Amino acid sequence: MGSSEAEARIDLPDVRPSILIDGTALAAGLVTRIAADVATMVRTTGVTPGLAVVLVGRDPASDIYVRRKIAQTGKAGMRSFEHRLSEETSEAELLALIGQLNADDAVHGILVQLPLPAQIDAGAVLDAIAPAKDVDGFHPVNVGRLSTGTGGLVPCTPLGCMMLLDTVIEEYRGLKAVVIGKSNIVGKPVALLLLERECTVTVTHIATRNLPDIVRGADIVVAAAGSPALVRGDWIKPGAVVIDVGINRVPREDGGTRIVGDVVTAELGHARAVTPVPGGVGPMTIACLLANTLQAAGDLVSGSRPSHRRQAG
Ligand SMILES: Nc1nc(=O)c2c([nH]1)NC[C@@H]1CN(c3ccc(C(=O)N[C@@H](CCC(=O)O)C(=O)O)cc3)C=[N+]21
Ligand SMILES: [Mg+2]
Repeated sequence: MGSSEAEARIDLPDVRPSILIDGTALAAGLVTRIAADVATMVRTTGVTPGLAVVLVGRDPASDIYVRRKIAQTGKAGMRSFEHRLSEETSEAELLALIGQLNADDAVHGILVQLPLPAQIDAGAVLDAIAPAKDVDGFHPVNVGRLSTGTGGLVPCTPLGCMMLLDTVIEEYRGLKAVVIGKSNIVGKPVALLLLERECTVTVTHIATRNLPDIVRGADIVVAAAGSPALVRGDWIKPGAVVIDVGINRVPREDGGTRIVGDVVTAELGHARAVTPVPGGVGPMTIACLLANTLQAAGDLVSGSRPSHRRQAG
């Protein structure tokens, strides 16, 4: 079995070693720039951007992410309002809290950490968040704005993916992009952002046939399948840029766990650039949440229509 698998691998030409795109450093730089803009907003308008983070239940991973988000808000000089609700919270109770946060002038961004417990309809909750405060960009109004390219709040992980790509790609026009995964939070929105830049976009998913062959044609690969070590070196065209969105917790030999992506980065020496996991998309997701909170605060303070995002960088 091992030998036939080895034979299936194509021979790859020896090209220059790939760049590892440092998401941690890029995110830190973005947070620093956001902090400067927050300071300006406080000085000129007296308003401090505020982010409400709602966590229902006790999922340990969610707990870690929420703590990271709150720590970064502080770093950027924003206020955060943490709402921790019990695992048994009803949908009506959560909707009542959303209503309060929608009406609260100190709150410019609302994030309800997903997944939610089974008794709560996540769609109903996302629909209840005021679109102008929807810093996750999951509300149907923001989804619609993204699909028509008319501003609004863009989901954080796709935005972070584009900023990581922007560090190595100057001209997207005509590039072939393959997105692996069709989720509402990553696959679909990142495909729309790539389409907006006039890439030729293919969205693949669990039922896609000949996935490796499709990926082999790509100049840009965004792997958001949530499947550890799915994407192998021989799937990747020499010189392609690979964004690894996967956050997969896998067992370690010593009994602990570690985080791996969807991509076997060690096999990608022939790629132009790759994002690591950890230290790639994850930190950018959090930095983009702060960027969205600042954008929401700015739009709410000026009373303007949802603004078009300025170019990253
Ligand atoms: N409403 C909502 N919005 C979200 O944006 C949202 C969510 N729900 N539910 C869960 C997912 C997951 N997510 C991550 C954020 C940061 C890292 C992150 O910082 N990762 C680090 C460390 C990974 C680790 O060590 O755990 C890294 O990749 O370097 C990961 C995952 C946001 N999510
Ligand atoms: Mg990462």
